[in-house]
Amino acid sequence: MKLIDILKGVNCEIKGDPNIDISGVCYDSRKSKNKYLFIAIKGFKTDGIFYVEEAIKNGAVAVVTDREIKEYPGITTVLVEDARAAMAKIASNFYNNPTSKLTLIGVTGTNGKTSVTYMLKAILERQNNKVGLVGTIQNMIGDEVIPSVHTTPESLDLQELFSIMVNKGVKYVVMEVSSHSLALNRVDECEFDIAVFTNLSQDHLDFHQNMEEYAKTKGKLFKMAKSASVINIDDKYSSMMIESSKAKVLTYGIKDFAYVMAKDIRNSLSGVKFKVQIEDKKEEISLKIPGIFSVYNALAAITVADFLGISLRSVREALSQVTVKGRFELVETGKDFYVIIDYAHTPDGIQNIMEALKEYKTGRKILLFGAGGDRDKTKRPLMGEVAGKYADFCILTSDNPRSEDPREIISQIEEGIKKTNCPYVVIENRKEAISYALTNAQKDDVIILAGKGHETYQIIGDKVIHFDEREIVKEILSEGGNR
Ligand SMILES: CC(=O)N[C@H]1[C@@H](OP(=O)(O)OP(=O)(O)OC[C@H]2O[C@@H](n3ccc(=O)[nH]c3=O)[C@H](O)[C@@H]2O)O[C@H](CO)[C@@H](O)[C@@H]1O[C@H](C)C(=O)N[C@@H](C)C(=O)N[C@H](CCC(=O)O)C(=O)O
Ligand SMILES: Nc1ncnc2c1ncn2[C@@H]1O[C@H](COP(=O)(O)OP(=O)(O)OP(=O)(O)O)[C@@H](O)[C@H]1O
Ligand SMILES: N[C@H](CCC[C@H](N)C(=O)O)C(=O)O
Ligand SMILES: [Mg+2]
Repeated sequence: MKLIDILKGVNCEIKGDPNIDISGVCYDSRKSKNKYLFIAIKGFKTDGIFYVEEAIKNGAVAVVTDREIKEYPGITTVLVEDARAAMAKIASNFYNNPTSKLTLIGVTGTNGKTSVTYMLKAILERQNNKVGLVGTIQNMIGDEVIPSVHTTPESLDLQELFSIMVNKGVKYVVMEVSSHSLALNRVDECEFDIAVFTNLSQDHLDFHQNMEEYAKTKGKLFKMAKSASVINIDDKYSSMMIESSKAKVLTYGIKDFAYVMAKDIRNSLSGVKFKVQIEDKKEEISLKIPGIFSVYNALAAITVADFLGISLRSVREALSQVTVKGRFELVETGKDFYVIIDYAHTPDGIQNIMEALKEYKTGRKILLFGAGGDRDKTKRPLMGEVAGKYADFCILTSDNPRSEDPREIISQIEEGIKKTNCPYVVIENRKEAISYALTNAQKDDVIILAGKGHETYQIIGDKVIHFDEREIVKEILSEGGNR
């Protein structure tokens, strides 16, 4: 593809031959190859501009930067306003604007994105569609799994994935849209048909200055969606998303009047049932994932399905089978107590899984959790406090400490739990903490392993070790980890 065609719609100053042939595009010099275009991006840790010469050595023949660089013989340099924003346009051009050939549904919010996308994929597949999915756990093209590094990939990777999906006959794509991606131009140039708002609560305040800025960032998605904005009217930030919406607004909720509402909610450890009402239409819905939060997630998916003209009967059948790895996942132990693996890693997430267990009175609720390192520090005491309010016993341990001191992270959580009367222990090593939970479990207890969910790794420092809590539970129990 000619460079000039790749740069269509990009305001830039070109020095050198604009008609050179480009065989590929990269933003990592280590991935540069013969006749590549290298995009130099200033990052949080380093700056792509330091790697221009490496990219050229690896074969790049053109370089995009947002700051002047020296001239290199035979190399075309392209000066743009903002390299990240330019990359999104370049990516869309290079991969032939694939989202114009898809029905693209973007789901954003602090919690529920993964769950809603899995529900939507099941509903759309029941209509015999080939569905693409982009998200935290994995990316999917129908049943084909492509490992995901990010919840929402960089624009170049995202547009490439979309183009593969189009070539494989995908018609609908459901994707999680993280606030990082909206702030870092990852989803610029994506033609969203429908945008879904789940909720907004504290997370990522290491990245966003405050909740207002976090909300404003999320609001960008609703400015982009062309056909419909599906919004949780019960969330206190719903009005901001409605104000940002360009398209038709469809509301869902439980507390107040909404276009799509849930009535007669019956919750249990094995799932939740409710009646959904859309104007004069009603249907009994049954979900395998319990909790009011699951009802909200299902209402979001049902609202999208209704907008797409899919019958409630078909929606009911699809939703009844949906499970999501690491979201309220019951682990078979063969013992007289329960073990649940869940991905709750925010104060609101913890509150919601514990609320889902509120009616469960038979045994104790033992909550084991930590908090991610190099993430929002201010949520840690709040997580401790909400955990202490709901659990009968807490075990504070590590999640993914990353570059932080695990004991420091735990002590910040402790600040919150100390405000409650909840008894707790601190066991920094997560495997030892799980062993402690299982060894001390009593009949009918519910042990919740929270924060890692689907993750099969633990990030300590710059090391990533294999860590699958399902395997660890089975291993401990098989070694007699309980009577
Ligand atoms: C905060 C953040 O989002 N950081 C992302 C960012 O890293 P960065 O800006 O630090 O990049 P950098 O290391 O400074 O490098 C700058 C540039 O130099 C280039 N480079 C670097 C080295 C080299 O030898 N050659 C070279 O060309 C890099 O390719 C990059 O373009 O760009 C990197 C390359 O794309 C991402 O991998 C990285 O994600 C990090 C790993 C991350 O943890 N991101 C998380 C916070 C994230 O994005 N999370 C959201 C939400 C999660 C959720 O709530 O579910 C997500 O969507 O996943
Ligand atoms: N609608 C919801 N409201 C609050 N908490 C929820 C909701 N849905 C799920 N949760 C809780 O949050 C956890 C994460 O859910 P999910 O993975 O669907 O969210 P997400 O938005 O994709 O998260 P992330 O931003 O990390 O990708 C779940 O394990 C559950 O504990
Ligand atoms: N166990 C993870 C959960 C959060 C992952 C994701 N929401 C992010 O912020 O990257 C952690 O905190 O390390
Ligand atoms: Mg997710």
